[in-house]
Amino acid sequence: MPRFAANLSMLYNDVDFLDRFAAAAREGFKAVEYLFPYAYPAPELATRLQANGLQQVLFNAPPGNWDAGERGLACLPGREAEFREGIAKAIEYAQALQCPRIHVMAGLVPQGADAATVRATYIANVRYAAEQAAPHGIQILLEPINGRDMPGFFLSRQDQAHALIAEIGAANVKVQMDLYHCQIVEGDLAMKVRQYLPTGNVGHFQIAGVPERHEPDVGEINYTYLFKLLDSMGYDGWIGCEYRPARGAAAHATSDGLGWLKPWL
Ligand SMILES: O=C(O)[C@@H](O)C(=O)CO
Ligand SMILES: [Mg+2]
Repeated sequence: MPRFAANLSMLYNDVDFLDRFAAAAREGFKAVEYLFPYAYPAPELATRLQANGLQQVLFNAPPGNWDAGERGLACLPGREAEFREGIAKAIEYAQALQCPRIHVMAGLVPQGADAATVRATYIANVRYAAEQAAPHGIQILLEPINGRDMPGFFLSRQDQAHALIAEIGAANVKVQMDLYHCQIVEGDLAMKVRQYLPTGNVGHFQIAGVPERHEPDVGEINYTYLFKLLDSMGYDGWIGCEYRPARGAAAHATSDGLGWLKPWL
């Protein structure tokens, strides 16, 4: 049976970040994920998790200067020292939050950069992150992201991610298969799940409706079919609910849109 994690970066935006833990738990979630923990001391976040009986299942490594438009450092030649500092910080947080997965965002390909150098930088950086994370039992996740939301993002396709994993050659590197991005870039979702889940290299799923990135029951994807497929294939990992409620940050917008989840809790 798929298990669902509330993405606190997108859900419950009608309350302050630290209050989103309790809001998710009240709704029956047993796990949370979010983009970045770094604005808060790890013990504060750990307290929120514990007080609400929640597991932290995923967060992202520092992405560079997010406000300036950066979306990860892994593929950026010349930024290796900063990348390594970010990995150390992410592992520290992961240990404090007992979080078994860190998403390492690939980054935007620098204009005019040599493609082979960018790829080699990415592989070396992810390999480094994997080596650092492995002794702590932490997985490093790579997420293909669609180019409409993030133009120029280095990693956009599932086959690209799986080929890179084969080349990186570390057992703790997995794909974060976000079905929202996958539908936009390549479609054929059920066949992609059938192809990649049995490889053992999918470490996490995320979902949202397409194209608006609202609730999974809004839009062109039949998630009921896909959840049953995942169930029939024995997937018992986490599925991150990474969508923007259709009613935005209005009071109770997340709760009002959670009807789709009830049969799966
Ligand atoms: O899909 C996404 O946007 C996220 O999972 C992420 O980590 C980067 O924004
Ligand atoms: Mg995602």
